[in-house]
Amino acid sequence: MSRILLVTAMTAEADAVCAGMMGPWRPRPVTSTGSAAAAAAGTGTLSRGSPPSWDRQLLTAVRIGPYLGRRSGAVTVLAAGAAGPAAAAGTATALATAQAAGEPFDLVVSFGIAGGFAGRADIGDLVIADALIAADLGAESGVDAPPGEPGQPPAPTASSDFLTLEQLGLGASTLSPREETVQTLTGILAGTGRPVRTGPVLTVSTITGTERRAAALALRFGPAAEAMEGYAVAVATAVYGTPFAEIRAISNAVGRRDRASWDVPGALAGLSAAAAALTAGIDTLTAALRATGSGGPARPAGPAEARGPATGGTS
Ligand SMILES: O=C(O)c1cccc(C(=O)CC[C@H]2O[C@@H](n3cnc4c(=O)[nH]cnc43)[C@H](O)[C@@H]2O)c1
Repeated sequence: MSRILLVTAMTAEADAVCAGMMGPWRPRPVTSTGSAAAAAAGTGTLSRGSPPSWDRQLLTAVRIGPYLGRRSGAVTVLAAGAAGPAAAAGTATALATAQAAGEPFDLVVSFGIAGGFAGRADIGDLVIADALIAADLGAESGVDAPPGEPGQPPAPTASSDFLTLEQLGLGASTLSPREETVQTLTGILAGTGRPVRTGPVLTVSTITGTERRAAALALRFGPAAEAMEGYAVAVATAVYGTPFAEIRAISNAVGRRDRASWDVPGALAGLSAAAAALTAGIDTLTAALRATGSGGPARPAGPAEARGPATGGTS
């Protein structure tokens, strides 16, 4: 059996994912005679005391080192904490624990809510990353205004003011999941009935809060969404040569902080829907992972500027 690790940041995200994995579960209907036929037909009285083992959709609490995860069949859900450092620590711990137990993961998915870039992903959409980009790991290279002359900052351009990890010789700032994995997940998430977008997802340490910064990021990376964990999850996962992916449900637009327009509950419902689709499509996903095999290093992409604009189509 292939094993899948879903890494969320916040407990609310993990709860939403688990709710989706549980699906339309109800306590087992039983009759006084315990007739399986009656149970299958959904008739009879509801029993509160059904043993957990009867239905593989039930979740089991699992220890992942110092973390508590939840598992249903092939899928384990971890809430590792918000932002890159916590995500990397949690993912690395989960992978090491699973490896030591002789049950390594075959796919790790960074799973959570995110901001969507205008024209690329709207609130309520699901986004599958075709590139996981560390958008603010690098060096500033801008020129300060002369002392005493504050002036207007220049308009953002795609290449000014920032040097990437590649440009600094410090490594890859873009990690790309396998195309087959992205394709398979796109097909599976189509079952949610929600718009499913594909494109680069930025990982940032500081949530974007101005239209100016959003425009600069859009110019530089052509992103579909922004969150805080994906690249960190991929870095931890790549150490093990395990395939990775990132799935996001859009809760807000990237740009000016307009709390009134956020829809966190709607995005959490999107995570539930995505988790339900993943559970329903687990055999398809497992078969795809088997066909491509796990192992092998992550695929660092070239500089984002060299990449064409990412696709934004609905599947
Ligand atoms: O206070 C704010 O301006 C703000 C804006 C968006 C999200 C938050 C959060 O506290 C949640 C952070 C959490 O959710 C992911 N997330 C959701 N939207 C974004 C975003 O626009 N930019 C970056 N990350 C976002 C993120 O992965 C965190 O796990 C607060």
